[in-house]
Amino acid sequence: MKTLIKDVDIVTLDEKGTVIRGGAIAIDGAFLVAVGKTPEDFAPDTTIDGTNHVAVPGFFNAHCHASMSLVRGYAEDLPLDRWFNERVWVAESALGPEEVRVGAQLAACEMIRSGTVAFNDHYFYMDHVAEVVEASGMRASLTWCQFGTGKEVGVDLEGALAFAERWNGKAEGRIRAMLGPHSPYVCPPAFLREIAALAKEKGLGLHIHLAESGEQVSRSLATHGVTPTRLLEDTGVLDVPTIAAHALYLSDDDVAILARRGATVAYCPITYMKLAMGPGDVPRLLRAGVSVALGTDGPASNNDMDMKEAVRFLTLLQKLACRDAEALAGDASLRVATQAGARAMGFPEAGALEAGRAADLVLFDFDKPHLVPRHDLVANLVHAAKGSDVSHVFVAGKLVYADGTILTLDEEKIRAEAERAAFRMVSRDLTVLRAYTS
Ligand SMILES: CSC[C@H]1O[C@@H](n2cnc3c(O)ncnc32)[C@H](O)[C@@H]1O
Ligand SMILES: [Zn+2]
Repeated sequence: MKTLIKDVDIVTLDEKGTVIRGGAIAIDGAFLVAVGKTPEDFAPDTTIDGTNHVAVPGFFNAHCHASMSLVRGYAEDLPLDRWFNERVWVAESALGPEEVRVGAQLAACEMIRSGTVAFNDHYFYMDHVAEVVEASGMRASLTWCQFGTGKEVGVDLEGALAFAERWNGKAEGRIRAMLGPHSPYVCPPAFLREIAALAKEKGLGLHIHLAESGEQVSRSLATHGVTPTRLLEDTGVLDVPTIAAHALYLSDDDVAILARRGATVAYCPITYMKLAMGPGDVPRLLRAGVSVALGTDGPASNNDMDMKEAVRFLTLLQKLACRDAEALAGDASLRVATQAGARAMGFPEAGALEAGRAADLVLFDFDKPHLVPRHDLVANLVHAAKGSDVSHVFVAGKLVYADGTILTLDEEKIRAEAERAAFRMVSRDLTVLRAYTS
């Protein structure tokens, strides 16, 4: 299938940061064959008029729990520990495989509509999530979360590995799989050692939560004599490509470890503001050579999965926290939201619009009052555009969203099923709560 997008403005995010006005994008199969001028002998099957539209690489959501969309709005105005103990873990005790499937479908609809082409998911019953990814046309990197305490949900480590081996490279290569220890504060060190050794042996990466609060760091120092980041290094976790979600509380030594070991930090600004966790310091990480990608986290702490909104919050939060208006200047946060995530999730061919790269791209409809004038397309994208301005989404060359319609999933049916599944979950949760209080 060959597609031509003509007369479109293009924010390429190539090495030079090239911006093209009124150019063309030629797609052949899953790849871009030209960006800028149409090749002379290119005979497209479909042509899209890109007038008043801006093309940009699709977003890679580097940390989320898609199925937690069913918990959206159910754990409000609480700090991290109470958010977990009093609401999220209670609600999740009523989540089964069917809820995980519907929750992932709902999240996929939301992500596609707002320009996300891929997500890095950490949850349970992951075969159901993988099936949703396959059907949706998206890319994903998937891990079956492991607590390592003998009280697993769904599967033990052997099962999580079997899941990874079942799905890695599936869906025409759109799915990658990793192993997912929950965190160094939940998983005992012996388990971290075991899962890291297994990941190394099988050539898999790891996805883990890290250093979300100062208290987690103090407890790690008291219990293990080292910071959580040093514990990951000591147990071999950082011997394999690792995506560490959050990593907000880091010593200089921790930052140096993450840089030296090539780990990626998945930064989720909306969770940090909502649960009052603190802003971290993204420029400090980037200066030290740590790769930083962007995530929404789960919809129980965000409450949406709109990466465009996360791009703006990332930029504004870091400018404020660093008291530096030049922090994350220009297209820096767009790169964090696209190519850094693509690399970390195992899709290095995506994340920039250049001939030879993956055809993972999004068109924003700029024919809107809040996107006029067009002095600076990048600034309009970072600060003014909304996820709802996305008009078209291509993943691996396939059009999955056009002008308000998701072409791969039945959104209306999914919304109705999600409402029912969430209601079931809440009813069961009330039973659980009654049992707790009687
Ligand atoms: C990794 S999903 C499994 C487990 O983790 C909980 N969870 C969701 N978001 C976070 C987070 O940012 N830090 C730590 N734990 C998280 C989720 O509710 C599930 O129970
Ligand atoms: Zn998380």
